[in-house]
Amino acid sequence: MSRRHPEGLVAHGPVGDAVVTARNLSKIFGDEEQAVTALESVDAHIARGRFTAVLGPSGSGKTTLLRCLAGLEPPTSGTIILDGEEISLLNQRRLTRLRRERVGLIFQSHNLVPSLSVAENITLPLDLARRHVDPARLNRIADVVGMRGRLDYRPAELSAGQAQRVACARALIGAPAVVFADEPTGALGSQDTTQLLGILRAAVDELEQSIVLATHDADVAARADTVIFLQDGNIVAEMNQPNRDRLLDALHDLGDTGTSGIGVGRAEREVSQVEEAWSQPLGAQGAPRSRSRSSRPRDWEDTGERSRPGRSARAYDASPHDWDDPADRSARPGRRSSRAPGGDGADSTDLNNPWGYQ
Ligand SMILES: Nc1ncnc2c1ncn2[C@@H]1O[C@H](COP(=O)(O)OP(=O)(O)OP(=O)(O)O)[C@@H](O)[C@H]1O
Repeated sequence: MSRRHPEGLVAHGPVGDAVVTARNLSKIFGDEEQAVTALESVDAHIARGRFTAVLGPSGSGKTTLLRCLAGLEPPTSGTIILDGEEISLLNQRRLTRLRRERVGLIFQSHNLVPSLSVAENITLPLDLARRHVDPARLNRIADVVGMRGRLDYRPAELSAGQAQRVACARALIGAPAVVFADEPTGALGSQDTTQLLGILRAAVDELEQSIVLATHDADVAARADTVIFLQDGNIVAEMNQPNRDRLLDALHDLGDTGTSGIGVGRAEREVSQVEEAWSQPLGAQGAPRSRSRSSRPRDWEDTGERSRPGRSARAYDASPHDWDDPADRSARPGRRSSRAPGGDGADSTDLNNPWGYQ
C-alpha cells in the first residue's frame, strides 16, 4: 500500500516491511588466483521507511553490498529483491529503469555534473527517467537541503558541504523506494556531516524514506535505526536503536582493536559523472584476504548481549534530536506532523531541522 504525503511525497509500502532483501548473496571479483571474495553468503533484510547503516572497516565489503543491493553490480550468486522485484530476473533495460525510478544514490564524492546548474543536477534522475519535474517539489527539496537560493549556481561555485547536500536532494527528489548512500559524509567536516545526517534522518522520520548508508564511522552509524556490522564480507551482527556507546561496545566485542579503520577518515573516491555512477562498477582493486567467519550474525537486541555495566550512555550531542534519549526514541516511529511554512527562497532552512518541524 502506498501513502501519499503532503506535497505529493510518496512512501512506498508499509513501513518496516523489507524494501530490499538479499539471500545467500555472494560476490567474487576476478577468478582463480586473482579471486577476491567481497561478499560471502550474505542474508540482509532492509526495512522500509527506516534508516539502516552498514558499518565496517575498509575492505569489509560495504560498497560491494550497496552496489549489489542497488542493482549496480551483478552478484556472483544469490537473490536480491528490491521493492518487490527480483533484480536478477530483469534484463539490463528493465534493471536500468528500476534503478532510475526506485533507487536514489549518494556517494562520498558528490558526482555533480559540472556543466549543469544546481537545479538541473537535482532533477537529473527525473530527467533521465523522463519523469515530470514538479517545480513545487523541487523548491521544497531545495529548501530542505538549504539550496533554494543557489538553484542557478554551478557545482564549482559550491562548498563541499553544499555540493553534497545537492547530491542528497538529487537522491530524494524522485521519492525513490530506497536511497543508498556510500560514505556520504566521508569527505565532509564535522559541521557538514551533522547537517547531512540531519537531512537524511529527517527524510526517514518525516517522509518514511528508506535509507541504507555505508560508513566506517560509528558516530555516523549511531544516527541510524538499525546497524548491520560487516566484517570480511560477512554480516556478523545487527543492532537496532544504536547509540555510540552500544556501537563501540559491540565493535569491541567483535574484536575491533581500533586499528581496523572504523571511525577513521579515508581518502575521497573519485567518480566523475552521475550517469557513470548509475552504470559503471567503481573498479576498486584489492588483494585476496583471509577471513574469520561467524555462522550467524550476533543480535544485540538479545538482553544478555545488551547490558554493559560500568558504561554510562554518552549523549550524541551533534544530533538535532536526542535520538539516544530512550524517552525521545520511544516516540519514533511516530511521525511529527507539524511543519514550518515553505521558505521564501533564501537559504534560511535550519539544516539541523531540515523539514521544518517544531
Ligand atoms: N572491482 C573490483 N575488483 C576487484 N576487487 C574488488 C573490486 N571491488 C571491490 N573489490 C575488493 O572487494 C573487497 C571489498 O571491497 P569494498 O570496496 O566493497 O569494501 P568497503 O568496505 O566498501 O571498503 P572501503 O571502506 O575502503 O571502501 C576488497 O577486498 C576490495 O579490494
